[in-house]
Amino acid sequence: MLRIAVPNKGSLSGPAAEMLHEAGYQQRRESKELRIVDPENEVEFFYLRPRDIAIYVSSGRLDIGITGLDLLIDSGADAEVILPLGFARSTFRFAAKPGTANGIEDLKGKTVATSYEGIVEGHLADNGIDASVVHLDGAVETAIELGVAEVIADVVETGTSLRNAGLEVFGEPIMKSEAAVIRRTGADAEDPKVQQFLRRLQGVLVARTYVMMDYDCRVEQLEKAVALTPGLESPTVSPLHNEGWVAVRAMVPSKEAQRIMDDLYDIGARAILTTAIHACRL
Ligand SMILES: Nc1ncnc2c1ncn2[C@@H]1O[C@H](COP(=O)(O)OP(=O)(O)OP(=O)(O)O)[C@@H](O)[C@H]1O
Ligand SMILES: O=P(O)(O)OC[C@H]1O[C@H](OP(=O)(O)OP(=O)(O)O)[C@H](O)[C@@H]1O
Ligand SMILES: [Mg+2]
Repeated sequence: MLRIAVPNKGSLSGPAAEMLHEAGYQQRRESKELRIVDPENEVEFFYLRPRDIAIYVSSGRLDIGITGLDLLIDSGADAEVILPLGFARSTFRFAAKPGTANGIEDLKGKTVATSYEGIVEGHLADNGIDASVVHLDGAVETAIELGVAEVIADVVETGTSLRNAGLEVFGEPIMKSEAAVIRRTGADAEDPKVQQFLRRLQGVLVARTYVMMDYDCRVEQLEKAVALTPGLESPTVSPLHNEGWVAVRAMVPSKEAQRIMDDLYDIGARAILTTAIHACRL
């Protein structure tokens, strides 16, 4: 049975459960459940604090886990990313009152409040900056107003929380993060159960980013049309009953679907349809 750690709370938990559900796995019905077994898929899910997941996975007691790259780095645990998942995307940055700091050099002798002191202390050390770090559990943006620190280092997504606190980012981004599947460093890369789990999640990622496109076009236009819709390997081309016409089918990135439909129409393609992909194995 594959043992998988999943986030029980916070920004990662909803999207992670949704992705696992789309991949065909049973998920808990109640937010208080700490562990469920999905016997059909031979998987056991452990609902843990996102911050603790890398530690459990690095201990080897759980095979894999879903967590944020920033939480993995912050923990210092001996685990590595095996599949980035594309949700909970954020940047980790320094921020302060406008006009009080411009770059990392300005942190010398200051106090930085953060929930991620592993990342911050590592970054300060790499840059040879001597500053103190104070750990706070959350709502870090308030630390400056209340005099606990002159600078904060925190997760930034839209920047709304910083704006609301009257703060501005400064310096280079410390790191970019997103949710990812992790495993213990050096664990068996070929484990068929892990490989099957990853293929299922990859199927969800592809189904989310691609649509299937079908259209008819004249044989003379086929090469131009196929250049617009090269597909993942090569598009399917089938003859139509009307001589001189073919039907083409190819996967295209959903973000580009409308532009591709316009371009196909302009070169004479007709009956252009897109349909959602619900699941796939590439
Ligand atoms: N607003 C956000 N947008 C995108 N990702 C975020 C956001 N806030 C946190 N994250 C990401 O979520 C993960 C942190 O999850 P965690 O559950 O510890 O914190 P949280 O979502 O802030 O929840 P809470 O603070 O309520 O415990 C990190 O990988 C972080 O980058
Ligand atoms: O740039 P934004 O879109 O505003 O998102 C970033 C904010 O979201 C998270 O806070 P959360 O709501 O989890 O509260 P917390 O600070 O208590 O963790 C994070 O810690 C930032 O404060
Ligand atoms: Mg938070």
